[in-house]
Amino acid sequence: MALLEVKNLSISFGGLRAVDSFEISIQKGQLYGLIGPNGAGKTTIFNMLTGVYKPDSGIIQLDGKDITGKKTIDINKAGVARTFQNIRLFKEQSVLDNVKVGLHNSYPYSALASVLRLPKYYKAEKEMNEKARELLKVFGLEDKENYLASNLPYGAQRKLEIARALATNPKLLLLDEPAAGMNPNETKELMETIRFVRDEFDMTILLIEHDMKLVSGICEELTVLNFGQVLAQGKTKDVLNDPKVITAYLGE
Ligand SMILES: Nc1ncnc2c1ncn2[C@@H]1O[C@H](COP(=O)(O)OP(=O)(O)OP(=O)(O)O)[C@@H](O)[C@H]1O
Repeated sequence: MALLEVKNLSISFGGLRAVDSFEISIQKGQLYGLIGPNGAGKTTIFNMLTGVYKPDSGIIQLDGKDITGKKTIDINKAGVARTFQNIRLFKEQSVLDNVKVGLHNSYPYSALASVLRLPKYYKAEKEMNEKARELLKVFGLEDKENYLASNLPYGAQRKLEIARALATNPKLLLLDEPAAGMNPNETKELMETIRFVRDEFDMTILLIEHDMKLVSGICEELTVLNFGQVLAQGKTKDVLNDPKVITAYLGE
């Protein structure tokens, strides 16, 4: 059974059919790329997968469970986490606190426990700090835990956003243009990080990306979207050599 199974997914904005009968099937542990020209509908698909937009039609199944049209928070609890095209960190909070935000689903304590500083609160806080530090270590950010997120270099902010997404303990990680704004060295390091996350966390990853070096370097399979429709789908090498793809996208 596929970890993510999407069938016949469509959405229109006014007269524009932004996504038309989209289908994808992603196996557990796969590193999968979603590519296509600007405005093809890629982020709109992420927004439907994460409950930001309700699709007009179609079915989204995660690990056999129907998550179509559910609220973002419930989809996150079901196991979908994402990062954004424009980094969305809590910029005036510490690096450690940014990761801890992602952990709150797993360590619930009541507001009362927090206000009264009950033992439950201290226990949860201690465990969250440990877990957050473990995650920061994975991304080489362990000595920056007290920095304000806004003071990290750009590449490190991207890593922190991935760490925060992983803190929610997802089954599926969606990365929206993770290499956007990065220099070639940062992109190279990011590719290694993404591969590492997949291997270390046994994670399934779907990423949107324009950087073809990254796409061909780490994605095992690709879906190419054009004007809201699937243009090609399959093994990365086959897709990138498909004349349709070269004409419509890569050759532009
Ligand atoms: N909330 C909305 N209201 C109206 N139109 C929208 C909305 N969201 C997206 N669209 C339109 O849907 C189409 C697909 O946009 P989308 O952002 O998904 O493309 P994309 O493939 O992610 O592009 P890019 O690579 O530039 O990020 C575009 O024509 C866009 O203007």
